[in-house]
Amino acid sequence: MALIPSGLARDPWFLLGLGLRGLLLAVLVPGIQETWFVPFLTETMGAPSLDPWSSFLAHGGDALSFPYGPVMLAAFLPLTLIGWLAGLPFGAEMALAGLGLRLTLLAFDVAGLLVLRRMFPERRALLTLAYWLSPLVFYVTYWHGQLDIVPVAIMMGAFHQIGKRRFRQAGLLLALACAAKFSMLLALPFFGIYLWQNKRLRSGLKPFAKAFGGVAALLGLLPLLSPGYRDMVLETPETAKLYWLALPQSEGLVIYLVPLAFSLMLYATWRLRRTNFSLLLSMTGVTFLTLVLMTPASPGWYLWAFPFLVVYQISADRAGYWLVGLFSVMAVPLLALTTVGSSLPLLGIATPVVPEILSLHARSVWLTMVIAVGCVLGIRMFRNGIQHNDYFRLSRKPLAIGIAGDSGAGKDTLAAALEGLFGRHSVQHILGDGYHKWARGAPMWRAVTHLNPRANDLPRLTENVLATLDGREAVGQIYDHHTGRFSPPITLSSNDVLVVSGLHTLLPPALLERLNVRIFLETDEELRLFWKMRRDVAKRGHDPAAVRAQMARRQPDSDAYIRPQMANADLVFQVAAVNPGHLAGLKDHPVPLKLRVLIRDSLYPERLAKALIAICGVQLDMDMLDEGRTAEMIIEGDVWAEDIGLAAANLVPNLDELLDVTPLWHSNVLGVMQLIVLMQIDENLRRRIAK
Ligand SMILES: Nc1ncnc2c1ncn2[C@@H]1O[C@H](COP(=O)(O)OP(=O)(O)OP(=O)(O)O)[C@@H](O)[C@H]1O
Ligand SMILES: O=C(CO)[C@H](O)[C@H](O)COP(=O)(O)O
Repeated sequence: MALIPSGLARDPWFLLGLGLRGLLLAVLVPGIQETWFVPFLTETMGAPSLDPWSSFLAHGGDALSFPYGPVMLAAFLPLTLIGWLAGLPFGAEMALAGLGLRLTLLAFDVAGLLVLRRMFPERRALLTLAYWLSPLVFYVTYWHGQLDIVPVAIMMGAFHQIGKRRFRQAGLLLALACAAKFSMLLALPFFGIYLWQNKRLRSGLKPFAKAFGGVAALLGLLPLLSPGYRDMVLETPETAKLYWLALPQSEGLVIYLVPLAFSLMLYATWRLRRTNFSLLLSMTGVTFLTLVLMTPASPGWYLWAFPFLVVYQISADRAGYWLVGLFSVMAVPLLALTTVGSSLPLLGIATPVVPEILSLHARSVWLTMVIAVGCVLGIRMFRNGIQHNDYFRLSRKPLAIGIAGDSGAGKDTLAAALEGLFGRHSVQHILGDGYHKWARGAPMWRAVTHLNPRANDLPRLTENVLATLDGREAVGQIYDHHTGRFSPPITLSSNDVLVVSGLHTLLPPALLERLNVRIFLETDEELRLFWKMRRDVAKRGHDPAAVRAQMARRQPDSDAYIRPQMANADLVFQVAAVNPGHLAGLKDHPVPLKLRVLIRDSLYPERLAKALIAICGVQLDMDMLDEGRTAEMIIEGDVWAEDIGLAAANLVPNLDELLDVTPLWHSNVLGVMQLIVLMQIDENLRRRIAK
């Protein structure tokens, strides 16, 4: 019991499943183990050889006895050998070797449960019911006696490791699973796509491939030198089942439907552009399930899909939960009507022949029903995987963030900070200044200011934003603040995240409607003047007096056109200097800031406030305004960028998958703003799922 966590060892459902298993493995002797697996293993122990497959065949063994590679041999030998040796003095070596084999199955069965529990720690109770008490495992492993639980448990170990970003271990375990049973190779391309598509994980591809390649070459390819291995493992009649379902074509040619379905599954996964861990599990699971549904699958094949069905079962809604249960309950009688079971030597009962209780027609109807339930399950798993794939939602439908505010309020600074979060390659930034109607010095600027919507081509800005959101390219231009001229036309492409920053971003209704996150920056006037002066004089070469005069001249338009946009925002950031009186003395030094935030119609403010206080150590006052619709937070205090990152990881559990680069967190107020925008995005994505 030392290997079993104490919580599990006290779980009555686990103990029930364990007791049942113990009973079954003590009293049942599955026919296929007695005919095939045990003779092969005992022959190997009796006449050890470096090439047990050829040696077994040379001694007249049945080629169907052990269609498995060296990993399976290594897995089963220890306990089988102990049983065999213990039984020798009493002439019970075959019986006890068989018991050793079944104890090995139990060990891997427990390992499968433990891996799943580690992968889904928050669903442990449900897992014990869904996995440990499933009739499918009882039937396939303990009554029919298949060995597939071994490669399946190892493969799940590989999934667990990749989820933990342990690439080498994942490659090693997957290679072991494949060397145990070649069919596990079907999972390999999904691992490859997952690692390739996620830029953040791409560096893991090399260690994964190296570990996989090394172990697979040693344990999967080297044995191919043995003619016996080739006969027993490669030419097993099981492989032919993959080509069993075929559509006749002309001149005797056929289209093999299982390989076709497999290729389409790979293509579908590839087309999603980015796959998160949950989708990786769904797509691999649907592929294994498809194999079961489209072939005259051996009972062991059901086990390949089984852990994925369990993962779906514990994360789906009630209907999904019962559907997996129904599939298992329906599949078992179907298998029992077509495959052999166990003998009960202690009671003198021989292995029963396959019962012919139902007519062929009735069995076909049953099979059809099992396939129907399986198909519904496959579709639901596919849909569920896609719905929970943050990246899918981002890449299919870009996420649009709009930032508005007066000149010098900090719009482009925030936009750049958001680019640092998502990575430049994932962001298309559209700057409102590129839509001014005239270049600097044009006579029209004497009549209107830049803050007047009519001085900006807002319909074109809106069209360009909508085009990129719909996946089309648009032509834009940049306003160069050094020269006061426009750049030559530039291409604006669609991307995962679209950031639109400008004076009027929250003004045109058609644009407003398509923005997922609407931000208004209302920087304190004194601070804005300070920042604007510092930037316009130093970076844009303006005269200080002219900047001051321009701000005064623009004030009425600011009140008329800029500030009212605040009403359209989900997030309002009001930034001010902690000591406004000290601004002049700061020159180029950073300004200590405080932040007032208004968060409208969102569910996360309380969680956020707790994390900001507990993890980031800020001073925070929170209040609810507008009859509880708006959360107001006043935040002060220095914050390390690392702490913002820590709070983000805490607040957004799937952060790793949402951001495919290592995010560049800022310190202090800008970092807090990044975190709040991220929370807003997270909530927006969750709402998208719920729709
Ligand atoms: N959160 C912040 N923390 C520190 N400095 C900031 C912050 N926001 C803005 N600034 C300072 O203010 C200056 C103006 O900011 P920024 O260029 O982002 O404003 P803007 O709203 O995009 O202005 P405009 O509309 O005139 O282009 C920046 O050069 C930067 O020095
Ligand atoms: O309001 C502004 C930006 O939002 C600027 O004042 C406007 O773009 C004109 O820039 P410049 O003074 O460099 O010609």
